[in-house]
Amino acid sequence: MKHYDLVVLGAGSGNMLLGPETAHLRTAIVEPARFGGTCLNRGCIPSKMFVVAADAATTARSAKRLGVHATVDHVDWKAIRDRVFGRIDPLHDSAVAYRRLAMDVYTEPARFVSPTVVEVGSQRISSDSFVVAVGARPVVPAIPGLEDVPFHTSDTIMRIEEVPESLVIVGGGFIAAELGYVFGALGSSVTIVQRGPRLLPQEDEQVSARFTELAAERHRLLLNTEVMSVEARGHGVAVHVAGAAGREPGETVEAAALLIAVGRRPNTDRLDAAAAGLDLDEHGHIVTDDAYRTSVPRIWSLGDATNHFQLKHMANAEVRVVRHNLLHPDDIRTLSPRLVPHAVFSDPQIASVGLTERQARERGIDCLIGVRDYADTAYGWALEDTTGFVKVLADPRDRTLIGAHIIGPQAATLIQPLIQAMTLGLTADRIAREVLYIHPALTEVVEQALLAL
Ligand SMILES: Cc1cc2nc3c(=O)[nH]c(=O)nc-3n(C[C@H](O)[C@H](O)[C@H](O)COP(=O)(O)OP(=O)(O)OC[C@H]3O[C@@H](n4cnc5c(N)ncnc54)[C@H](O)[C@@H]3O)c2cc1C
Ligand SMILES: NC(=O)c1ccc[n+]([C@@H]2O[C@H](COP(=O)([O-])OP(=O)(O)OC[C@H]3O[C@@H](n4cnc5c(N)ncnc54)[C@H](O)[C@@H]3O)[C@@H](O)[C@H]2O)c1
Repeated sequence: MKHYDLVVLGAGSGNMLLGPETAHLRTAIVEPARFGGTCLNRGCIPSKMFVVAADAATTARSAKRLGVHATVDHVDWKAIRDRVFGRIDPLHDSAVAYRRLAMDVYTEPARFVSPTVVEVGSQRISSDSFVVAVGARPVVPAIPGLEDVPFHTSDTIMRIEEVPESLVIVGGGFIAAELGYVFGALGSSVTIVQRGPRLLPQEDEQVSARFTELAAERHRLLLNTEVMSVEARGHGVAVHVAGAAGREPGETVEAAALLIAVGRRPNTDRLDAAAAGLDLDEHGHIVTDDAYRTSVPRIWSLGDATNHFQLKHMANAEVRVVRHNLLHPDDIRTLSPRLVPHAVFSDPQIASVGLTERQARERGIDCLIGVRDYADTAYGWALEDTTGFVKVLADPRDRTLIGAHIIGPQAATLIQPLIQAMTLGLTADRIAREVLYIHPALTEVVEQALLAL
């Protein structure tokens, strides 16, 4: 049996762990699918490349509010898709070839046999240390009939042959918000079936209410609605739903395509984690401490396999910590994810960090709240924006920021100085008054929200 110093399971974020610092170790990496994992091949990166194309179409269609009359003549989906994946797909082969120069690469899924041995296809390999970075996959809910109809998840829909004339999306979270926007802007008639009363329910309520209101202007939203069953109809699907207030139970929505986007679950169920003695939580995540040590000595875990955030910037930070800890066992670093920001790249964009207003109240914090509309600032006028806003929350005891939520153009970029300020523990007054904000940039809306506290 071949023996290594370090074996990494999963070449998504796990691939980034290996570099010059680990070159002195006998290493191997196991990846049954594509190097780069979810983010590169079927997640963050392709989805944002499609979002930019959707933004171009949306900008053209909405330019008449500025006095510029434009129309979208034609969306060449295949050209967009091939541009996106023409850039992404070659990276797998080059990554494999590059890794093979320095280490063994295994291309079948790994399963633990014991805390020091994994089975990869017909081989067994042993290692002093393992890093488990096997990621997550889309949840496929137990909807009657689903197994008998063609359906997509985020893994497949970005590679389809044509934009479906109509699309039903089950789920109202990140993926529904982003890919619903993409396919809507590029030509589909989109229906979103969400079991709760709002889209993006994890956002601050004011933000998610505004987003739901705006999404309802371009998609058909079936809120508080359950999918009862699905069946094939013509070249597409018929989705039977029930439960929405004010509508008859038994309504059927027909569409050319179906996208299931109800969350993601860790791939740990396919790893025989028990054979290694790894503790899992009730959602199947590998339990680690703040240093990313699992319950088994010399087995580490990172990314979607272990954290609940399921965000790439979190996995990236974890890679740095795990790499350091592997190499410096006498100087263990930790990562306490006190502040994990996120953004939703839809139209409008959303970005958020820290507590929502409801979470602050649940913790007994009678927080100060500053809200400013984009429309109150010069650049907001230039954009003719009427719906975006910045909301900041501060602790009344010391006026430090405890939450920030933005909905509107460039929200994901605008929030960054607030993330910095919160991470560094600055008071709202310091970032509002001791910093100059470039006039008349959109950042003035952040300044104004802070001054409103
Ligand atoms: C559509 C979509 C859009 C997203 N957009 C964003 C975004 O804009 N911003 C953001 O921060 N996050 C985004 N995410 C989330 C982000 O992609 C993930 O958080 C991130 O990819 C997690 O990295 P990871 O390394 O933990 O897992 P992965 O990247 O999934 O890598 C895990 C790897 O392990 C391999 N593997 C699985 N089982 C085994 C096994 N038994 N043995 C060996 N290898 C195995 C898999 O094949 C995979 O390549 C998005 C996700 C999706 C689905
Ligand atoms: N911009 C980003 O950072 C980004 C983008 C896409 C995905 N992601 C990651 O991928 C994860 C998965 O995204 P997602 O959109 O699949 O999940 P999600 O957890 O964001 O949302 C799932 C939604 O589906 C609803 N739902 C669950 N079961 C349902 C059912 N049977 N019928 C109707 N609605 C149902 C839930 O109420 C929830 O609102 C995200 O949590 C996020 O971590 C991140």
